[in-house]
Amino acid sequence: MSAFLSEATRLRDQIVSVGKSLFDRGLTFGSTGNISARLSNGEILMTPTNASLGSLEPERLSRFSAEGVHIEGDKPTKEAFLHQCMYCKRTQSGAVVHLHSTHSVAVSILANVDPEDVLPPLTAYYVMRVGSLPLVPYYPPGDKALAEAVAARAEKSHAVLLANHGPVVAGKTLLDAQYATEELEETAKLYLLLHGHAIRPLTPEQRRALG
Ligand SMILES: O=C(CO)COP(=O)(O)O
Ligand SMILES: [Zn+2]
Repeated sequence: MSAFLSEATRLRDQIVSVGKSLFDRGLTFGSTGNISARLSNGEILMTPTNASLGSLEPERLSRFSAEGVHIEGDKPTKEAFLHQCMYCKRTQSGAVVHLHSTHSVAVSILANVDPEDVLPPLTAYYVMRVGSLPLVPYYPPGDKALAEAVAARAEKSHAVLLANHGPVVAGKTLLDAQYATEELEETAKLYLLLHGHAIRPLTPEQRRALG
């Protein structure tokens, strides 16, 4: 029991510090975005609804039982079901980050992108941390159908882009999910910067060589 307590305390503190870091660097704003982390006993900690990621409080985070019932803390994010869907499909994932990061959102609004894989493999780190990025059709925030549409793609990809909304990224650890979300945002920015230029993405062989 005490091992779980200290793991929970550590994860609570980490959610708060990752949230503040993302918020302070403008990767999300207002009360947008949400973060969750799964404990080894299957319980899930989530950020509360309408909370700024810049000023989270560890003891107010929402706690879900391994069976998916809200058992402690403030009212959870309206995307709680979406986070749960990610964990269901990605049994090895320990954390999920969802942001409204500006360049990723901009790309999520572009017409004529490949819905199977929105961004080209511009850099090695994008390939290593994100890989492929399916586009999830638009549904309102918090809609159950949004979570189900994410679940349908989550088995194949740990990162998805919600149309006209933003990214959802799972990782083995919270830092993995954070770094992948940041890599996605920077790659979206590069993609927009390169608009109108002839580009030379990584070749399929270069991509394969990264594993
Ligand atoms: O990003 C959000 C919805 O998609 C923010 O919602 P919450 O404040 O309920 O977490
Ligand atoms: Zn959102």
